[in-house]
Amino acid sequence: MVNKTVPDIIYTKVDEAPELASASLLPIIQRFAAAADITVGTRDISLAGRILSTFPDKLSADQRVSDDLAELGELVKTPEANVIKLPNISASVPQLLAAVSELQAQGYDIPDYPSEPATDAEKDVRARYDTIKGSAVNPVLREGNSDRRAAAAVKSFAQKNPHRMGEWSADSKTRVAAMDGGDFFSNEKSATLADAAKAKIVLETADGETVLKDGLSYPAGTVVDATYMSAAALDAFLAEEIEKTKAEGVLFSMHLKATMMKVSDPIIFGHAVKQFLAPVFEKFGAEMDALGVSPNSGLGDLLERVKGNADIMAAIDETMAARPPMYMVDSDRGITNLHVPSDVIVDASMPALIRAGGKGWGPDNKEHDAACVIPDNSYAPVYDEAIKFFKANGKLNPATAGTVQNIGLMAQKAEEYGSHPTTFEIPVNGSVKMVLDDGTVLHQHSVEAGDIWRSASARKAPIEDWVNLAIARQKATGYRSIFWLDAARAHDAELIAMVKPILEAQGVADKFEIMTPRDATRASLETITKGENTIAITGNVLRDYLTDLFPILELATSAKMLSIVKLMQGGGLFETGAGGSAPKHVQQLLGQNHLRWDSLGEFCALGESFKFLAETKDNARAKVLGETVETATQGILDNGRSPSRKVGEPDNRDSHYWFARYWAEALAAQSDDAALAAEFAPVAKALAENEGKITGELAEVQGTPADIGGYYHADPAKLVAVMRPSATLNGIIG
Ligand SMILES: NC(=O)C1=CN([C@@H]2O[C@H](COP(=O)(O)OP(=O)(O)OC[C@H]3O[C@@H](n4cnc5c(N)ncnc54)[C@H](OP(=O)(O)O)[C@@H]3O)[C@@H](O)[C@H]2O)C=CC1
Ligand SMILES: O=C(O)CCC(=O)C(=O)O
Ligand SMILES: [Mg+2]
Repeated sequence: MVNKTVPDIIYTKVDEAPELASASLLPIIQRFAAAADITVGTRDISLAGRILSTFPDKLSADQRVSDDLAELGELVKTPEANVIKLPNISASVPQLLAAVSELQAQGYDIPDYPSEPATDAEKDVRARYDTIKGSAVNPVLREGNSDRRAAAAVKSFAQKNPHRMGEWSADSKTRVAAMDGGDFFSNEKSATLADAAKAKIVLETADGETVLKDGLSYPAGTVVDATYMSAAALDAFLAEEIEKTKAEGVLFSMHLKATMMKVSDPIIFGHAVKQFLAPVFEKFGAEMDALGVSPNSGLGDLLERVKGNADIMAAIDETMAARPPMYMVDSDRGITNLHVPSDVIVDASMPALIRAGGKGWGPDNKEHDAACVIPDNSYAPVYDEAIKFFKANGKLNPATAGTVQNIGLMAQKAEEYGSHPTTFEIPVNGSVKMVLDDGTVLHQHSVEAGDIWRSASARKAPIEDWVNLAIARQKATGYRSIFWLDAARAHDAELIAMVKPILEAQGVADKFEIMTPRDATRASLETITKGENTIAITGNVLRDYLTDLFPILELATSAKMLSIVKLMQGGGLFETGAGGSAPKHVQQLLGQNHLRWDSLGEFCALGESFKFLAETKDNARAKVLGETVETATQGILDNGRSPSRKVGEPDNRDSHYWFARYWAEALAAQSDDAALAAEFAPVAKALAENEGKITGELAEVQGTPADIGGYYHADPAKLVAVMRPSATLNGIIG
């Protein structure tokens, strides 16, 4: 493949709603940047792009695509990196299957996904697909720690225009259920390696030793954990919670992260499907097996496979009728919580439920209290405490609430989010050992068949960088700064032992508190309720969870977050927002040609990316572009130009028109660069003079279905036609 020259700024090509938005926004960005001789190019990290780049041997020369993720993975390890990263799909198996069949229908001769690979060839195909599955992009690009917060303008807009919040009542029956033993939290062991080491993971059984993983290698100072979730304890817990929920008369809901935790959480999800339908599995287990049912793929896939068998269908109906009502993903279409493993993702689902006053949607299309099952107890206390806080104190008031910012340990696949290659569903009873090359047994657990064992690690350099980033942000803001670490948890105790000496050496220990996640949740909610601000300094999972939880309460959405990853080798990665790819938004576009995706996250990231370019490359024109992007973003907020959720009202495309107009006006008005001012004065004028015509052309297309020629792999020409429907605007942008 030709080696493309690296543009000044890379804008990632992704999937679903953000990719639809890019079709409209990116041409504007490229046009404005070109005026300052700055190149903005794309690299494809979409699910479809990643599938195609994985099977070059199956494609014709003109179908082949380059492996852009691999290229970006190298780039982020250099000081040259300046990447704007939009959210991409972290595919569950059902999503992967759908993308594969769409590509096959488009004429790409890629292989089927082998669900039960038998031959060597099938195993090879499966191994290749497994690299694409789940969260396969973020861990590759995130070679730095995370700094996520609402920009000052965004926070002040939310305070001036508070969104609706559901009411909390003191007698709400909504609660969080987590295991009180046998889970990852309670079985965790952790150690910090004094010296660099190689390691292997073995399973010892009565029949001998099986190597689960070899060739692991850790630098000195790495914190290495091992833990497991007992399948028997999980099943007992789930069975009990299903009964308890039934007795309480609330919705049964299950909140996991089957995307990011792509090995462990689909298995846990499968246990829930099996427990919920336990009588059906007891009676028809063999038949369902023969029909290819895999509980890990969810109820949706299961129903599809058994729908021809009336006996099984009757047993399912009978069981479901005896179960508690389920929390619904889409009650109109009958999609339950257990249909697809990736439909309910804890970081977004729990905050949405909490924002709604502890309510979820039931099968009757009405809101109800819910039992929120989050099996592992490592982070469930955050939601439990938040719910208790709101029951006692009532809903948060976004008009007066302060903010919770986040500094997250993320670099180099830190902690649980890097544990997929070292996570195993144990096949037979035995003992799992993590053995170092000098023979030391670092960790050991007795396990039973079905238990989920995993090892996670965090390296020293990222940990130090994270603490230093926290020190810098505390210094810059003066905010109450809390490390969310639990001294009683094995992993956190190791981190605390590294954090404290750094704080002491820098003479700032008195500026920081260290609290358990539960206590920190309460302290943070108390702080923001008073209108004050705080910084949550957390590990990787809480980084993810909290940067949805607090933004959704404070700003209504995490899409508006500023998300900066200061890469450890000096580059910059600017993530847009903190939320996902909003599949519901695509459905609305396809049905009504209205895109409610808010690109505020992209605007914020773009401003930061230009400013970073200005600093690292001493590029004065990039500075002008960065500052004027900020003015334009402010203009969007001040004048209420964000997209509406309803068809017939201004949408994402209208907001891009306004962004271009405010940006051009700001460029025309500034005096740092006369050439840019002269170039954009007529653009600003044309955009203003044609306002009615452009907004009319944009409005005209709404209300009827839109065809983009594919869900995962749209037809570029059709996509452009849908997302750039104003000939007048296109003419001015050029
Ligand atoms: N960094 C990344 O790459 C991330 C990727 N993901 C991936 O995204 C997919 C969907 O995840 P999911 O958990 O449903 O989360 P989403 O954030 O996509 O959706 C949750 C809800 O948030 C609202 N929302 C999110 N972004 C915007 C936006 N820009 N403008 C307006 N509203 C917004 C929407 O609410 P409403 O419908 O009410 O308008 C949406 O339905 C998954 O494949 C997941 O793996 C998830 C998180 C981060
Ligand atoms: O990579 C993923 O799967 C999701 C990432 C995410 O949710 C986040 O970073 O906030
Ligand atoms: Mg998240």
